[in-house]
Amino acid sequence: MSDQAQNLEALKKEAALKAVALVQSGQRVGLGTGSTAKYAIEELGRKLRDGELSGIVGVATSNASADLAREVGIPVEDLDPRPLDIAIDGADEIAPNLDLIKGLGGALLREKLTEVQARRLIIIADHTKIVSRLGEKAPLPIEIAQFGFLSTVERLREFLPGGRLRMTGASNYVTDNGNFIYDAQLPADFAPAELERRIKGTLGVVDTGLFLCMAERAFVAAPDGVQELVR
Ligand SMILES: O=C[C@H](O)[C@H](O)[C@H](O)COP(=O)(O)O
Repeated sequence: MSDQAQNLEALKKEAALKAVALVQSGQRVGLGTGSTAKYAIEELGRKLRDGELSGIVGVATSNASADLAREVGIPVEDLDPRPLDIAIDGADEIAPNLDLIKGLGGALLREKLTEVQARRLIIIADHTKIVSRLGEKAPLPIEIAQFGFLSTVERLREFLPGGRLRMTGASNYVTDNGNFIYDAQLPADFAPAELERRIKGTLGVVDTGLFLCMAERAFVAAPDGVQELVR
């Protein structure tokens, strides 16, 4: 790993530790997905093992996070209608008002289903995820049903041209829910809530990686320290 990549990993971990410091014993915790959320899950496991926390239950946003949580000793339960006390997750882009793009790791649907039930959604990231407007650096992942996916992609391309179906090698990428993902290029100027409505109203779409008005705060780590951003 290059020095630069190593530094970025250290920053992600720093942000994760700040977020995990907010978790209290007995809480039901939404466990995010991705390379930053991984540090939070590991730290929660460490705190349980070292007796700094007890009675934590994790609700995982992907099979990978569920596996990791069990590995580090966090009891994992399925999502049910009860609220979660807190959820901790990474993001692909963070706008100034803490609206987010998520889902480059493919977990957007389970993340949204879980995090919408969290009393507090805490985002952890390194400074490269900060943008002045959503879509500046990352595509917007849109989860779509496999059945009729080419027709769904065509419907999406009518107002979001230039995107592409996500691939893993020569095959379509398949989410934990058995769906495909269309990575859309966002226009330079758009109203996020309106776009979200339009995409969700497109036949064949399951959900989008736009997480609007959901995050309470973000810990964003940069070389000169961790910044806490509050919505
Ligand atoms: O589907 C993946 C999730 O939305 C991740 O939280 C997001 O992609 C950020 O992942 P990472 O921390 O690896 O950059």
